[in-house]
Amino acid sequence: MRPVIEHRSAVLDLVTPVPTESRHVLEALGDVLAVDVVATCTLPRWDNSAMDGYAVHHADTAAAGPGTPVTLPVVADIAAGTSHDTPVAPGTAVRIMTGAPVPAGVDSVVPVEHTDGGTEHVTITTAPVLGAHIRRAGEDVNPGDVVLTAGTFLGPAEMAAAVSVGQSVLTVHRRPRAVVISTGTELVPVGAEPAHGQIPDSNSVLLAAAAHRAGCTVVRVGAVPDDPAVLAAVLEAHDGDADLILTSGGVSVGAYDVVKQALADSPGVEFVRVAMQPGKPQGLGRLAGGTPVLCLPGNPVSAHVTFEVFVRPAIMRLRGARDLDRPQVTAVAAEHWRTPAGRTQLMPVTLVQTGTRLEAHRAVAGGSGSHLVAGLARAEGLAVVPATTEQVLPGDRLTVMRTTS
Ligand SMILES: Nc1nc2c(c(=O)[nH]1)N[C@H]1C(S)=C(S)[C@@H](COP(=O)(O)OP(=O)(O)OC[C@H]3O[C@@H](n4cnc5c(N)ncnc54)[C@H](O)[C@@H]3O)O[C@H]1N2
Ligand code: MOO
Repeated sequence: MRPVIEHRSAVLDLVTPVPTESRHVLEALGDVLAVDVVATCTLPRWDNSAMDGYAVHHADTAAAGPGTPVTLPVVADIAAGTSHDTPVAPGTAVRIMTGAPVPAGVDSVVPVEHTDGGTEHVTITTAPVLGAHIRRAGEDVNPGDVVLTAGTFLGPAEMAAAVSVGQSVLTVHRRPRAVVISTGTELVPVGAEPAHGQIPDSNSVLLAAAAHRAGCTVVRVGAVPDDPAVLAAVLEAHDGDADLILTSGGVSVGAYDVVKQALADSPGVEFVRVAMQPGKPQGLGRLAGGTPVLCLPGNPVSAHVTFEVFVRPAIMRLRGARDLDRPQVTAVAAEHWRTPAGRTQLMPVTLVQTGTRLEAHRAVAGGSGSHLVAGLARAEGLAVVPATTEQVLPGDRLTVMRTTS
């Protein structure tokens, strides 16, 4: 059996980042930046006041105190959005608002609370420290500084940073196109009443939603029956068009394992057994037209787990993201369970914070079965138990991949 890490590399080797395009920053939330954002200006753009108050020459006010007030004439009033372009002479002050440019000459700002708030003359009762309350040009960014690096997800703060340095059109990777196909003659479409022996096709819903959440544009084909010719035709229809095709089911050793049968003559596709539980049977490769295909097992927990461990990182690579992996936390096992020898176990868990202790509980009490689809909905993460471990004991430290966003 192939180790998880080795299979992950083989999956990642199938994909490269999708092409880039220009996107207005207002449309770019959640996109991945493809080119660094480099500043051509300073931030702050100019020295500006951090307080509503009075800009002064420090030397004029150094002696100010409650018993020794200093009064200066106010020669200008600078609101944010305006500027005062002539140097301020010694022995005078300007009223200034937060964010307004500090004019030449003055070197300190006295907050209005330390004055009488006058508009013709101002009386200052507390001496400022030299340079007080001035936000200096370039304190944040200088021309040539890399503000955002390629591979970064554009969230609210990243969008604000780009706008602040004057970049309103960004180069991002377009969204990858994923096609999701589930297989199995037992499957009925969403909303249809299953007869005995039939079940709703939950995997195409799960995988389409997961791919969408990971940033793909998704075509959910739905369920294809266990007929290799039908499946081969569906695969061919999307080959060359999609960036990634996902199938579920039909990859183990059953008599009707349709994915294996449909791809049996595809030289670019192989079926392997990965040393993990759940998720052992996996298919991967390229279709004749070059489209990467990942064939996941049909058990719903297996489909979920292997989406998280293999497919999501591949989607992140397609998207050009720098970080391919989910955040991981360390949690303490709250209970005992057995794990299969020689296979990495990925146990769906809920996480409970008790004081400083983060506890991992199995999402389904007593269960690690790959059919426990409803229990999966409770899971907040997957505890990764190494292949060398045979049982988890209460109090054991576990690495947990968080899967809830
Ligand atoms: N003799 C063996 N049998 C099985 C082995 C094995 O090594 N030897 N491996 C088991 C493991 S592990 C897994 S995982 C499954 C994988 O099987 P397939 O990928 O071929 O999946 P199916 O047989 O098509 O389905 C398995 C299971 O999942 C249900 N299913 C399938 N598709 C969906 C869907 N779209 N929505 C909801 N549920 C779905 C299906 O009804 C089955 O119950 O094989 C084991 N067997
Ligand atoms: O590997 Mo299967 O995915 O254990 O249920």
